[in-house]
Amino acid sequence: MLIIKNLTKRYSKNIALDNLNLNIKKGEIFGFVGPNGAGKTTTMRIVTGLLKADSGDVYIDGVNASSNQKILKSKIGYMPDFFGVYDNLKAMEYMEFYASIYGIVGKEAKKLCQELMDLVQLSEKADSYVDEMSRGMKQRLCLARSLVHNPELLILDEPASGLDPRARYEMKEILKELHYRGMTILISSHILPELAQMCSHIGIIEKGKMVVSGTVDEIISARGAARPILIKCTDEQEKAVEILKQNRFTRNITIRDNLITILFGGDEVQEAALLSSMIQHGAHISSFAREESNLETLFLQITTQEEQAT
Ligand SMILES: Nc1ncnc2c1ncn2[C@@H]1O[C@H](COP(=O)(O)OP(=O)(O)OP(=O)(O)O)[C@@H](O)[C@H]1O
Repeated sequence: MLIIKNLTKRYSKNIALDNLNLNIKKGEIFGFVGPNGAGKTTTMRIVTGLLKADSGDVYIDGVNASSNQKILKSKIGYMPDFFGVYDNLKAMEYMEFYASIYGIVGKEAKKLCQELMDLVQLSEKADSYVDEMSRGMKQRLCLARSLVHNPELLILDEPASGLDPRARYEMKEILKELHYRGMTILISSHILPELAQMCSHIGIIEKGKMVVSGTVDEIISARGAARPILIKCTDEQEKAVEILKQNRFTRNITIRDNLITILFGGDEVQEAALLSSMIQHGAHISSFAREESNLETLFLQITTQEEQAT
């Protein structure tokens, strides 16, 4: 559905996108995650045709988007991170105004806007002025607005930012419903666990490059080897540390109180051998286990590793 090939964009000397590649298949809900300034908004603005790339290509359903802006606009719905709402309009007037931009007017517009307001659970607010609505309601109205032309691909830039937990939950439920109806969705956030709950696929972007992408399980297993081992000793901690220092698979030994954390490059057999040699050496070990996969730490690990590598 959406293929991005070697996309590069500079703002004077600052490189915002550095040969970025991305592939989203029809029906996927793709979470685009990265720290502030990673290049998410720049990517989305290029895909929607609002910004021009320096080089690289964007294909929507196999059609090169830069040579066919009209098809691009009909297939994509975009909800930007800053929403321009018209405060002196009522919610339904606002929706009908957007429908009219796409040539949908009269009864047809009323019916469509009513359906979309139902979808985003704002029917009761149809006659409310936009400036009287909460931030969460305005976000949902913006989402409804981006759906008026029945796009195939929905692009959402940080749709949950600034929302309280309840409003975030409501937004998530609406997106799940759209996904269930078959819509392809690209959604950005700088919070990985939030996206992981609802996305079929995740791509992590750092400094304009795609660092890793795939299903959440694929990302976790690809990076699983980086999960540290946590070792607790009741006493004789130095004896454990002596052995750890000699072990060729052990890196980055850190000690805090009675907890030793190591990165271990060996397999399970080598892991078991390490444990038994520490015990034989007289270390009193009460626990020895790989840290549970935690998406937040994984995200920090992936982005920090890239930082260290550059
Ligand atoms: N109009 C602009 N002029 C100059 N530099 C810009 C402009 N827009 C973005 N940048 C820079 O390009 C880089 C990527 O920015 P972008 O807004 O795409 O990141 P982002 O991942 O969306 O960040 P955030 O999560 O903070 O919204 C950043 O270094 C940013 O400072």
